[in-house]
Amino acid sequence: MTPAPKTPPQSSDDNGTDARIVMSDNEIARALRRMAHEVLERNKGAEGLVVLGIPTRGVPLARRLARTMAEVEGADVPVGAIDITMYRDDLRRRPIRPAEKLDIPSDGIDDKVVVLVDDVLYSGRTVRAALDALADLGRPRAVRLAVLVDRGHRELPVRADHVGKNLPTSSTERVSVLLAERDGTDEVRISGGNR
Ligand SMILES: O=P(O)(O)OC[C@H]1O[C@H](OP(=O)(O)OP(=O)(O)O)[C@H](O)[C@@H]1O
Ligand SMILES: O=c1cc[nH]c(=O)[nH]1
Repeated sequence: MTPAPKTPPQSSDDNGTDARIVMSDNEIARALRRMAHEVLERNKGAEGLVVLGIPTRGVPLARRLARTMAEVEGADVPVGAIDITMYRDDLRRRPIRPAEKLDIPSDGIDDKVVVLVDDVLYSGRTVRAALDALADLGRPRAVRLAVLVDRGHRELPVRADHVGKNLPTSSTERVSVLLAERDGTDEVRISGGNR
């Protein structure tokens, strides 16, 4: 008997349209573990690292990455969040959101290796804003970028150093990262477009 064709798991996104799950909870966990090891490998350990999440979902991801690195190294890895609200280049086009909480480790970022963490990398404009926000906070020795999903379509010369998953997308699609800390579940979905 011919086996039934495999269909990808379906779910419904926030707008009620069809969405396809592209990363499960296990895949997210595995990707974050690999990224944590990559960061440690490149930095030759956890010395001097500061992990900063970009709101919204970059923050819980940063905490997970830092926790894994701390477990691997048996040392504290400072973690926090960076507020980019006032640094966005589309401030006039977006509804003003309340400023996010700035939460920088007490040692600051001067001469540290800052690992910026976000859930999705798309145009690169959010990362550009984060780099400007960082520059107002101090002078890191280096800045690295870790993203769970790189979906392409860059509008600025921005490249991630550590990527959980490279996901080819059309520009009309939407990638949604759900995380247990905010959404009650871990999942990456893609929706919209003409697939
Ligand atoms: O590379 P870009 O084109 O800037 O897109 C990526 C950003 O877009 C999303 O954030 P969004 O502004 O939707 O806010 P959110 O994180 O609060 O959902 C995502 O979380 C990234 O931060
Ligand atoms: O698909 C997209 C594009 C920008 N930001 C997201 O979180 N998803």
